[in-house]
Amino acid sequence: MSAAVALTIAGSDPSGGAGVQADLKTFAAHRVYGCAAITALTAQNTRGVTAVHPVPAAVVAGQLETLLTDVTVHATKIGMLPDADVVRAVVSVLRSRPAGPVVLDPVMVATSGDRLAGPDVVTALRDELLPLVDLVTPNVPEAGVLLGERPAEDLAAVIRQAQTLYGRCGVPVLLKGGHLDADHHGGGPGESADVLVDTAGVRIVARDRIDTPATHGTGCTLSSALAALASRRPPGPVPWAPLVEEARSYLQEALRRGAGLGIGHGHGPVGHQVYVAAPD
Ligand SMILES: Nc1ncnc2c1ncn2[C@@H]1O[C@H](COP(=O)(O)OP(=O)(O)OP(=O)(O)O)[C@@H](O)[C@H]1O
Ligand SMILES: Cc1ncc(COP(=O)(O)O)c(N)n1
Repeated sequence: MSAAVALTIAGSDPSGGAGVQADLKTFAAHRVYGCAAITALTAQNTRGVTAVHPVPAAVVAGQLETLLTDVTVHATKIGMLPDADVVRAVVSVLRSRPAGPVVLDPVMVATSGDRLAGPDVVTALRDELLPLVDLVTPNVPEAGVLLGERPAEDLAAVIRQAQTLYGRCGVPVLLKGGHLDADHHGGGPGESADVLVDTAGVRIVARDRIDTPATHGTGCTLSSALAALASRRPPGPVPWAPLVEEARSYLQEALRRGAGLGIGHGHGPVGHQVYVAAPD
């Protein structure tokens, strides 16, 4: 039997906390073989992003075509897509080549507040890419942008927006609540609550909020953990709820570990090297 293979289609973060670097470390921690197609080079550290250089769309398509004509990929995570041409290149490859269940993290703005995608990305991502994926994982501001609404301010609004987005696109939605104010997010005292909406209904997945500035790349890490776990499953529809529980438990340990790593002087990375049990 061959190894489980997960693919990330994402940007490079030289500081290693987010993007392709975080995704490959997360795949390895889940004992999954990782492949990567790069969509953008960024210059960034734990304090911010100083430059974004999109990879030409034809080069993104070329990376994916060459990979997928040879390697069988069991699940895919999509992260930073810097412009609409790159979104369309990914759409065109996904329409013609199987890449397993696809988790889309609609990255728009870094933790530091710097923009990672142009305004043209939103329409292409929402109208062309979203219908092709198996799970979308916006944070609170990204869900607001995708819906054309103000960002949610409490858990009730997060639930409503997750249901609205699911109703509009028909794709399972995991709306991440990490940006909600810990004091009045409504998920329980001191919790960080995410909301999953799919055919099974609404499920709140909460964990204790860890008091740490080291949160750079939490969204990347969660979505790549989900792709890694999906790649280890038999073919067929993915029941997302147990995978979200498992991915959040992994992220929780990575957040705990990151708090002590002391990397950089801004929002440090999580500690990805928390090895999960090998599959049976
Ligand atoms: N301090 C924390 N303690 C525990 N979990 C957290 C904390 N901060 C964020 N999370 C969790 O991390 C995941 C990512 O959440 P968030 O809403 O911050 O997404 P994001 O903005 O895409 O992440 P990023 O920081 O990479 O931009 C979610 O599961 C969220 O609940
Ligand atoms: C290449 C790349 N992809 C994604 C993010 C988002 O991660 P964060 O919001 O934690 O900075 C990032 N900073 N860089």
